[in-house]
Amino acid sequence: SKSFLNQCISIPGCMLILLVVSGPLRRKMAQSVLSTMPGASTGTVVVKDPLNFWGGKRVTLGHEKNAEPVYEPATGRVMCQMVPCGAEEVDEAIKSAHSAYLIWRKMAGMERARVLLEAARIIRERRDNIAKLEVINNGKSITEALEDIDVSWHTIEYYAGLAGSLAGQHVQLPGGTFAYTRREPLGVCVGIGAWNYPFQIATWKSAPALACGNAMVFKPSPMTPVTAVILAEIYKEAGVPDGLFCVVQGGAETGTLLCHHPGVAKVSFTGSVPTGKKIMEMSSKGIKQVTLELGGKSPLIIFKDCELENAVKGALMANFLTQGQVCCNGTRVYVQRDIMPQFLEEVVKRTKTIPIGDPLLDDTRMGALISKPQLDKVLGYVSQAKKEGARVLCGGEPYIPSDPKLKGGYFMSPCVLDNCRDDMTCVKEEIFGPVMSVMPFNTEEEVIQRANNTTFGLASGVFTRDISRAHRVAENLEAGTCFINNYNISPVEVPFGGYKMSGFGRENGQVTMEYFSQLKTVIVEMGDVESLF
Ligand SMILES: NC(=O)c1ccc[n+]([C@@H]2O[C@H](COP(=O)([O-])OP(=O)(O)OC[C@H]3O[C@@H](n4cnc5c(N)ncnc54)[C@H](O)[C@@H]3O)[C@@H](O)[C@H]2O)c1
Ligand SMILES: C[N+](C)(C)CCCC=O
Repeated sequence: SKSFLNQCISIPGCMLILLVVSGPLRRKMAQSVLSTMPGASTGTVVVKDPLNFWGGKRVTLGHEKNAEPVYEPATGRVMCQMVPCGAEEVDEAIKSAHSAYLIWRKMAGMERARVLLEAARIIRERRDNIAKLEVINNGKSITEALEDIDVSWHTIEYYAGLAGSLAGQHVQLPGGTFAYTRREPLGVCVGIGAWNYPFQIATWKSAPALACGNAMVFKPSPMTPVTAVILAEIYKEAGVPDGLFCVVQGGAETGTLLCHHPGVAKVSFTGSVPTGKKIMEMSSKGIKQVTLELGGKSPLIIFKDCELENAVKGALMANFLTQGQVCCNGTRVYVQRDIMPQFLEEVVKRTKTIPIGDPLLDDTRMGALISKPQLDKVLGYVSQAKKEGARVLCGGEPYIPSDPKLKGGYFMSPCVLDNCRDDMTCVKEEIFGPVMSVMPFNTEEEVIQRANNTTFGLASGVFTRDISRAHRVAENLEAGTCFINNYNISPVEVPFGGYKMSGFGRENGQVTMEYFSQLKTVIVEMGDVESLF
C-alpha cells in the first residue's frame, strides 16, 4: 500500500508535510521524501504550509506576530506554528467570502448540490490521509478519526440532497391577491470551532450553510488548525467560487474580530459556555443570528430492567470517545440501586482493558488528551473527587505508554468513580476528559428530578426494556437529545443541539436549513390600491 506521504501528494495542502530530519539531509529529502519515506507515523510530521485560506488559495501572512506552537498531543512535540489573523486579514477573508456569495447565491440549488456532492466524493477518496492528520493534531484514535471523516462527507452529501429543496409557501388572500414566501440565504456566515472534532465541526457548519447559498468564514480552534484548510481546498477543487469557504486562524482575538465584523450575517459557534455567552453578546451588537453548540454534563439513566451488557457498552460510549472530550457525553451515570454491583463490575472490567497508546495504531482505542493543561485539569478533577468522597474504581492517573516516542504525550487512564453524590464537583461540572461518575437511584421520579437538576441540557440517555418508561423518561428529560438504549450516535439526518445553557439552534437534520436561511414574504396585489389618503 502507498505510504501516507505518497498519498499526501493527492492532497494539495499536504504537499509540504515533511518528516523531521535535520541539516543537509533535510534539504535533500525535501524533494524526495514524498516518494521514498516508508509512511508517516506518530512523532514525525511537521506542517509547513500556510493554514489560512481565502480568495481560493492558501494565504501566507506577511508576519509571524503572536505565533503559537501547535502540539502533537501523543508526543508533546511542536508540529507547526499557528499565526493568528488580525483585523486586516479577517476583513480580506470576509470580503473574499462576500464576492463568492454573490455568485453562489444565484446558482440553482441543484447546481450547488452537484458541487457539494463532488466535495463529499473527494473527502471520501482522501479519508485516510485527512484522518491521519486529524489524529496527529488532535490525539484521538485513528478508528474514531476515520469515523469522524466519514460523518463529514455524509454531512455534505446530506445537505447536497437538501440544497435543491429550499422552498416557500403560497398564501391565498382575498380578491385574488396572494403572497408567497421565499427561503433566502443570510450572506457571509462565520463558523467558530472547538478542538475535539476539528474537521467534522467544519463540515457540520459549512455543509448546511453552503447548501442554503451562503458563504462561510471558518475559524478553527488554535489548538487544531491543520485540517480545516484541507476542507477549504476540497471545496475549491469541487468547484465552489473562490472565497466561498475561507479559513482564518487565530484564537479569541480573531474570533472577536469575526463576531464584530459588519459584513457577517450569522455566527455559528461550537465551544464552551463562557465563550458562548461572549459570542452571543458580541453578535447582539450587530443583530447577527447565532447558533450556540455549547458544553454539557449529560445524564445517562440505567434501569434495572435494562439489557445489562448493552447498558455497560453504552456507558463506555457515553464517556470515553475522544478521551472523554465530547460535549454530549453522558458523564453522570445513574444506575438503579438493585443492579449497581453487576454494573460496576462489568464497567470497570471493560474500562481497564481499553488499549491506550499510539493513536495512529489500529488497535488503540484511547489516544492522548488535547494538551498538557487539559490533562492536568482532568487529573485535578479526579483528585478533587477523591477529596469530596468519591472512590476511584479504576484509572484517573497519568499514563505513560511503553513506546519511548510517546513519553511526552498527554495520556491518562480512563476513570470510573463510585460513591458519587449530586453535589460533588465531578458531578456538577463538565470535566471534558475520560472520567465517569456513577451514582445509585431508586425511583424513576427521583432520577428524572436529579438528572434535570443542572444548568446544562445537551443530551441524555436511558437504558430500559420498558418501552413506555423509555418514552416517558425521554419526554421528561430537559435535554436536546435523548438516546434510548444507545449513546453518542449522531446520524446527520437528526438534529443535534442543546436546551438550557447548552445552547440553541441546531446542527444536522433538515431543520438546520432554517438556521442558515431567512424567510422573505412577497405580497402580490391583484386589484387596485385602496388608499386611506
Ligand atoms: N455542543 C457541541 O456541539 C460541542 C461540540 C464540541 C465542543 N463543545 C464544547 O466546547 C468546549 C471545548 O472546546 P474549547 O475548549 O475549544 O472551547 P472554547 O470556548 O475555549 O473555544 C471554542 C472556540 O472559540 C474561540 N474563542 C475563544 N474565545 C473567543 C472569543 N472571545 N470570541 C470569539 N471566539 C472565541 C476559540 O478560539 C475556539 O475556536 C467544551 O465545553 C465542549 O462541551 C460543544
Ligand atoms: C459525534 N458525537 C460523538 C456525537 C460528538 C458530536 C460533537 C460533540 O462534541
